[in-house]
Amino acid sequence: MIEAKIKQTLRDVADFPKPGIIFKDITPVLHDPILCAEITQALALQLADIKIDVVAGIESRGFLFGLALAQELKVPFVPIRKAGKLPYKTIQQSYDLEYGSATLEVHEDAFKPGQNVLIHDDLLATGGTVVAASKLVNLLQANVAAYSFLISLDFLNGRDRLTSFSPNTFSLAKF
Ligand SMILES: O=P(O)(O)OC[C@H]1O[C@H](OP(=O)(O)OP(=O)(O)O)[C@H](O)[C@@H]1O
Ligand SMILES: Nc1ncnc2[nH]cnc12
Repeated sequence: MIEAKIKQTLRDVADFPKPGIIFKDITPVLHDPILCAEITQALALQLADIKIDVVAGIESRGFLFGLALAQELKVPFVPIRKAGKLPYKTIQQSYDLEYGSATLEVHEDAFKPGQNVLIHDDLLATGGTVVAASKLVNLLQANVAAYSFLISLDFLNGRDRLTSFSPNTFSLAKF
């Protein structure tokens, strides 16, 4: 089962990047090409009944499986990046996450009005990051069709913050 495989392969690192945080390190997962292929297929399978026009992945770990998922679904990929990285005209949104704060940006022509956007990231913690990404999607008059994650830290209740944007939140490994 994919959930057990991901949980067995992940590495917990205590007190990174701040004391008290148990960091879920996905680099051992990336080291296993068969598991990576299984993850990409499992992410796509969860979304089989949902209309998706574009996958948006969040810098940086959301890029790793985000592009693979877009390829699997045969739809375009849009990078949502940390401030100051995108070269063309952008819109911005600031947010707090489990261990800090940051600003996300997307190109102002990244989504067309009415498009159905799947937001992908490696991990859902407090939900601050994907709420900011969702606001960017809505600012460009597109819809959040669903969220997909490899991992969710459900004890932090990030899912509750997402229901006002989309009822569809999927994760492969729940803690
Ligand atoms: O649900 P939240 O509390 O918002 O936290 C989740 C976010 O935190 C991590 O990203 P980070 O900002 O550490 O960036 P990285 O992907 O570049 O490592 C992770 O990849 C998610 O994007
Ligand atoms: N505990 C955690 N491990 C890895 N990435 C994270 N992003 C936010 N919280 C995290």
